[in-house]
Amino acid sequence: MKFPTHFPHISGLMEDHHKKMQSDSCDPDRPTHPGTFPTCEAGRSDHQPAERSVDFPVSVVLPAGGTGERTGLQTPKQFCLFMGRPLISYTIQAFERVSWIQSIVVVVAREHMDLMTDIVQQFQHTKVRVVPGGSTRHRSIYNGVLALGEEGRPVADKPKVVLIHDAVRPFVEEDFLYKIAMAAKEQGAAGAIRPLVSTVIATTSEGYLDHSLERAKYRASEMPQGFTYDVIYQAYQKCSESDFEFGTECLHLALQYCGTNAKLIQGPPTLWKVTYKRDLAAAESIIKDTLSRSACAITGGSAQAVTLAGALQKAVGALNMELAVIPDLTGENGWYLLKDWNFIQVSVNRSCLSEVEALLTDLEAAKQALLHPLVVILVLLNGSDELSVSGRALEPEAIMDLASAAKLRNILLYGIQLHQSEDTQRWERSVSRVAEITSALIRDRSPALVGQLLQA
Ligand SMILES: Nc1ccn([C@@H]2O[C@H](COP(=O)(O)OP(=O)(O)OP(=O)(O)O)[C@@H](O)[C@H]2O)c(=O)n1
Ligand SMILES: O=P(O)(O)OC[C@@H](O)[C@@H](O)[C@@H](O)CO
Repeated sequence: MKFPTHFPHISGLMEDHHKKMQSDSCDPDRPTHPGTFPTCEAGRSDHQPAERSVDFPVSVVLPAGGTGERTGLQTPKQFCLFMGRPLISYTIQAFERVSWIQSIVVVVAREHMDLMTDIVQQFQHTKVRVVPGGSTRHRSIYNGVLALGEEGRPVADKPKVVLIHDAVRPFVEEDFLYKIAMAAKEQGAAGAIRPLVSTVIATTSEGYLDHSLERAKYRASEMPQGFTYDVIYQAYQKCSESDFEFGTECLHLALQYCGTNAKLIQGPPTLWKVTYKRDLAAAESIIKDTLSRSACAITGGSAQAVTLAGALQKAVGALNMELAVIPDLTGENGWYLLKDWNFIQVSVNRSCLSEVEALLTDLEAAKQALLHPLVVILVLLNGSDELSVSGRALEPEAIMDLASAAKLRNILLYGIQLHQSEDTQRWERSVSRVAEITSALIRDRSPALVGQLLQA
């Protein structure tokens, strides 16, 4: 398995990676169940679960030192890009937004230390320390545990509980982390489990069935897992070379070497691990689904714009998207800049882009585009009367130029144009087309269509 020993700066990696992804023809079929997993909202502040209070220090070890051979790709799966951002950054975000987690140790292969440091800087991750991994997952996790208890670090750094979570399991929610952390504090160890999907069988050396396990008696061991620091540290101190080389279960080490019987807690289906190429497509679909559940329409307060936005709200509602309708982003409405990932600027008989330019400036100041590409859609309603129709039409080049500049700031700007009609059916068809185009643009977030003025 060969891949560059030194990655160019993350932006260069993104370009290289995109080329590799094309060459790997990694555009697999879209998964059959996009968005069926209840997932944590990708960082949406209004969906932050109720604040939990944890009165003991908790740290996290994210093993990310593998090569992802089973994906068949050159790029290790934890560094595969989803809308321009590596998978590991999504996992880190899921932990760093939890207020009672004090520190996160990311364990990567030595040759990826620079890349991982770039990612931390590029996406302004906090609480993160990067340490070198080992030749196996257990060795990597142990390096992370040792880093947490490093001599010379302030005692306050040493956690009471360590959460261990594969870096390629990006969909983890605070509620479940809390359950694991509290159970680990009480019991010494705790782990996530899920029902088995397939039956487990034992085979003979000749490749025949030896016996089958009674599936109802067994569970799949997932992540996150939690341990008191002393238990996981002692377990690794005492375990064998064979454990380090071939083991896959930290809970087993706690039982075998510390006599600590882990509390098992059934977790949600979102805890699955990205392992194969198909899992990358499933993960991207879930992330896109999370980002496309709501939008905010800004009307400027004009009666025609409010009417159109109201009709649009109903039409996109039928497409499973919530649409908030506000006149502007001043006062309390400024909250939407930190809450949503999709914005629709409704303009009536306008030939200039001043409202869009103002929105782009507000979005850039809010810095939401750091973690996810934002979508801004200009919905331009042209009146049916002579004067407005004869008014100067919006120059296609104007929106294309603005969109090119916005794309550099990770904001995807699209345009949709429709014409006021006295004919009710014609008008309803137009609104329905605007809703369908809006939903598709928000869902797919395709860079290819930015700057286009689509006709509804
Ligand atoms: N020496 C290793 C091997 C694995 N891992 C990490 O352990 C997690 C779960 O392991 P797995 O899914 O097996 O990842 P890989 O070993 O990369 O996958 P593969 O076996 O397909 O190469 C991953 O986040 C992986 O990066 C690690 O930190 N150090
Ligand atoms: O074996 P892999 O390296 O693919 O993945 C690690 C998994 O075994 C591990 O994450 C859970 O089963 C819980 O221990």
